[in-house]
Amino acid sequence: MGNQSSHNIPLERIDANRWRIPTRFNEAMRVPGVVYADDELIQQIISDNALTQVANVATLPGIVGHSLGMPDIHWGYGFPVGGVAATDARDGVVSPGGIGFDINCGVRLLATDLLRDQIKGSVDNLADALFRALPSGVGGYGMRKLTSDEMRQVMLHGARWAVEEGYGLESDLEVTEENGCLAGAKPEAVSRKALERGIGQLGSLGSGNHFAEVQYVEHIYDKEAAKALGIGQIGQVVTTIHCGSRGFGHQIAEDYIKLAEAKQKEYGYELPDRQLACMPINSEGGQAYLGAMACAANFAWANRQLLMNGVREAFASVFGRKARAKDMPMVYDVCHNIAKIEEYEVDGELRQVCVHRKGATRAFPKGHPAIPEQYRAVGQPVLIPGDMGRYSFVLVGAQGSMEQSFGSCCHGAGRRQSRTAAKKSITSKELLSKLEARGVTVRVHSKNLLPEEAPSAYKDAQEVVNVVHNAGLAQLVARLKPIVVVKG
Ligand SMILES: Nc1nc2c(ncn2[C@@H]2O[C@H](COP(=O)(O)O)[C@@H](O)[C@H]2O)c(=O)[nH]1
Ligand SMILES: [Mn+2]
Ligand SMILES: [Mn+2]
Repeated sequence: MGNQSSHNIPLERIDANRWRIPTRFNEAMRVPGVVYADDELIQQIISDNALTQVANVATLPGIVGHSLGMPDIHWGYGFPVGGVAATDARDGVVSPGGIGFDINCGVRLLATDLLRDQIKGSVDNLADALFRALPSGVGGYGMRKLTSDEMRQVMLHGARWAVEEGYGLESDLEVTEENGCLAGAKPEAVSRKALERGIGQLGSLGSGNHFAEVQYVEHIYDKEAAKALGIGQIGQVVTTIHCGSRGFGHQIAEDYIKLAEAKQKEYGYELPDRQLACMPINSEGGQAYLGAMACAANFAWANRQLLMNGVREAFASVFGRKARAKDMPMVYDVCHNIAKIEEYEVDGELRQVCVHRKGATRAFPKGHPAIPEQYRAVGQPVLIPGDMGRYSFVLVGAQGSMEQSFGSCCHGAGRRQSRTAAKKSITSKELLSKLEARGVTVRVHSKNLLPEEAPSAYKDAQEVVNVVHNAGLAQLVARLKPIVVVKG
């Protein structure tokens, strides 16, 4: 296996949206792989070689069920981006590469009471105000430089710390996954280097794929759910924020990947790819990683809380009114790079598992106790950015996710071109004029990175969300179109 081409993998068709990689492909696979894709997407996935990574993940000690690939899957570090794997919480492993470098990268959606026509004359002002309000760029500083004690509070309390400091409202926490704070944070498991990288970056977007985007509701698939989520009006203006834990989470990932690599021999693991390096969940290293990962997850939630406050202030400055929650209520915040201990039925038995979601979104169905009460009758909001030119989507989790995919679904459109290929295919200038022609106003910090983010570099998000909808993992609620994109 290792890094061999996906073309050699014997794929078995399960149905119109699912494909199986049987364990006979390689005797080291402990469970089969299952990949979600239609006929079109599976061809893109095969040519990307990500299927090999789905098979590699299936060799992890303690993996249960299936090694899963969502339709937005593409090549990643060890695990594919768009991959989901659950390991037994008692005797399985946690793999830092299975969470990714941007721990708790995630998406937050805010509604407004404005309609597209009402902001037409103010789009440039709004774009400028947002660009000023949201610090961006590789390694850039954030809105708030923390003291060491404040950094500790952020690691322990996440978005709650930010709300208590005046960035947003208590009600924002109710509509944040885990209420914006993952339990089990261990600041003592975080390196000095990670602290140094994070302490000046709270309240910053970062670069490249991270963005804030003003959009409008262009199509509604499910009126009842859209209404419950507060996005029930065609033409309604909303804003999406996509970013994560910045250099802080990146350093934590680096530190623990290094530790895991150094310990593979000691644990007696022989994995097909060194990037899968992992540690028993119930080992000193595994527990330290999960504690440090929670610190990064909490930093990311505080980060998006500050950024959202900046978005509310920017709207208020342009539209001349107070940024009250009534005017810009938060819809939801989901993470898509994380490991969580959750309970599922596996082979007829209820088991605690460590769900690795790497470029995958939690998608709990209606009635689940982890969903905020106001959404419990419709399901957990699932926020799927597409690309900066075409569209993005809002879905709600569906029952199939509990039965098939450890409560998970896709996280975006997913790349169809590598960054290098995307850079070769279009210039920044060409891209900006194409976006302008489509009516999308762009403000960008790192212009040279823009071609990597061209819509043509991503799969068609409509095809991706159709697959998860048709497979029963989540249900389509609304389609959003971009008006203003602020890119890092
Ligand atoms: N609406 C927009 N979507 C975008 C943009 N840039 C990227 N994307 C989508 O986000 C997902 C998630 O990215 P990841 O880096 O966390 O894997 C990605 O797959 C794209 O579909 C944008 O500017 N606007
Ligand atoms: Mn990210
Ligand atoms: Mn992300």
